[in-house]
Amino acid sequence: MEIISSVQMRQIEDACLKQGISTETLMENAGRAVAVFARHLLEEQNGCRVLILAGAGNNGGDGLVAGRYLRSWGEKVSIFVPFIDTPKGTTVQGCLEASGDIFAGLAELEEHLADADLVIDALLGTGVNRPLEGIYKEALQMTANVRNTRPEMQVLAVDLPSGLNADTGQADDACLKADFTLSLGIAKQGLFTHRGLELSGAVSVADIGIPPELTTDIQAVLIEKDWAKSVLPVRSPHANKGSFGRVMIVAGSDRYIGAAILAGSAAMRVGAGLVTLALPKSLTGAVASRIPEATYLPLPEVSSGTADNSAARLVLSELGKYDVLLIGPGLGQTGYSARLVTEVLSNLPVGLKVIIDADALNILSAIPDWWLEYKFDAVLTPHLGEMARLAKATTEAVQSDRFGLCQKFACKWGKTLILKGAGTIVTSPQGETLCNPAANPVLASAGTGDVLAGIIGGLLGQGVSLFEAAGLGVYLHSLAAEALRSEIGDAGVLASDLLLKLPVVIKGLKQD
Ligand SMILES: NC(=O)C1=CN([C@@H]2O[C@H](COP(=O)(O)OP(=O)(O)OC[C@H]3O[C@@H](n4cnc5c(N)ncnc54)[C@H](O)[C@@H]3O)[C@@H](O)[C@H]2O)[C@H](O)CC1
Ligand SMILES: [K+]
Repeated sequence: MEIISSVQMRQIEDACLKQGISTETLMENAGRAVAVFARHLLEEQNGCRVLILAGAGNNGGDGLVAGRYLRSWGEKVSIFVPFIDTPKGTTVQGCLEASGDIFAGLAELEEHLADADLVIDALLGTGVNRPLEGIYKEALQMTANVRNTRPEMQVLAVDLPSGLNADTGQADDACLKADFTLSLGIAKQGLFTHRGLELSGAVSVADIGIPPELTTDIQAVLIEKDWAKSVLPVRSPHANKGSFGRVMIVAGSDRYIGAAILAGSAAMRVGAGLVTLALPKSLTGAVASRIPEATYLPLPEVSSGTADNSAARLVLSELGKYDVLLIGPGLGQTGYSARLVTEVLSNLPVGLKVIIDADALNILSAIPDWWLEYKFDAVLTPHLGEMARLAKATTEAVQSDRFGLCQKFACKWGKTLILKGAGTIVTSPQGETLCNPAANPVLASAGTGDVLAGIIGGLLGQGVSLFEAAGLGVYLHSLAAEALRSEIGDAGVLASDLLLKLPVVIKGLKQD
């Protein structure tokens, strides 16, 4: 599914106008599609009472057109129109006249909410530009309160839940949670990240007659099963361990021994041929007892668990034999680990695929203009805090524009950037964007990032490109988490529980 920002949507609407497709035509198509969807929902629940909340802009216009159709099909339609005295365009005026039971007061709204089977939320769409207040806010809050007492009453959002920002997924406190969202023409990106995920319900897209040639420039898509299947590495029965890549993982320090275990195991669990763990030599025994299948590059130490300043040279002397380098999980941020990271990244063999994760990201963020020093493309895997440090922004600023910042910095840094969190976003240096429409509390625990980095390393080893490995890695990681959530619950799952689920979800994906 393609996803789009509100600015892009307006550009497409302008291009439609140039082709002679008017906004009124698009609105007519949109309203009809909403009505068809609504009638289907009513049939499913044997209901007939529809209450439409229609705002003053075009989103409200879509709602009014839907009302006209539903009424002509015999449904019982009532429409809350808080702008009733505002002059409107002819389509809207016509719909108002044809719509029957129209009212503007909150007292009547309360009465209609008492027996509505379906609420169509068409108060605000992509045009929301300020906090909700006054009658809009009260109407949405009243609807939400009634829905708490009448869970059988369903809410269908037109284009997006009113009060949700179409671009960022930020939401007003009064935003009405939908059971279904019918997004118009092309799905709006804010539905799939941040709060959009919890507020939008099941999202579908209505064809409103936008000519397909106007949508060819869209660079952002949701990560879906078919895409994931199409980029899964193919495994030949005649393969040997050399066929599936050699992955070097530079990870772990005295305080973070487990990171190397998690990342290394994850790379192997998605099918890497050979994994070598480069870690301070006093840690090798403990880690090897947990992953006997890996090979090891014990690094010389300055003290127990801290690699010394000659470690980078040793790593570099071996790296030529590898396809992939994952650097960062559990390294800590001492001067020694900073030297290890920077020296390795400054002297990489040509053609190596690189993932920079965790502490290596924090080390980079302390270097002014680091991306000018390390010009090669690599997968970067920041969570919110790491992204804020790298982008020199607050975590709130990052969260308030996840798509925008991910796209801006992937381009500026020339890197394949994964911005983790609810609705993880992946962007290539050229601006191609993937979004994983999932939020899972199972992944909000220590060590899950090490697993993701290892998965991506394992996929890169098997020949998947940086961008596709990043997107596929995010998807497999979230499928495994989803499987654990349904088996175990949303608390108490360990990052290491994800590991054995990885081959299972890959197998399931291939069989589907
Ligand atoms: N883009 C398309 O191809 C089509 C879009 N359709 C629908 O149109 C809306 C967007 O319409 P627009 O008129 O631009 O915006 P809204 O209806 O969301 O609202 C704008 C309206 O509301 C005022 N406003 C903004 N914020 C608030 C607030 N917090 N409280 C109260 N009022 C607010 C603002 O000043 C304007 O007056 C899109 O989502 C689709 O549903 C077409 O119908 C089909 C083609
Ligand atoms: K809406």
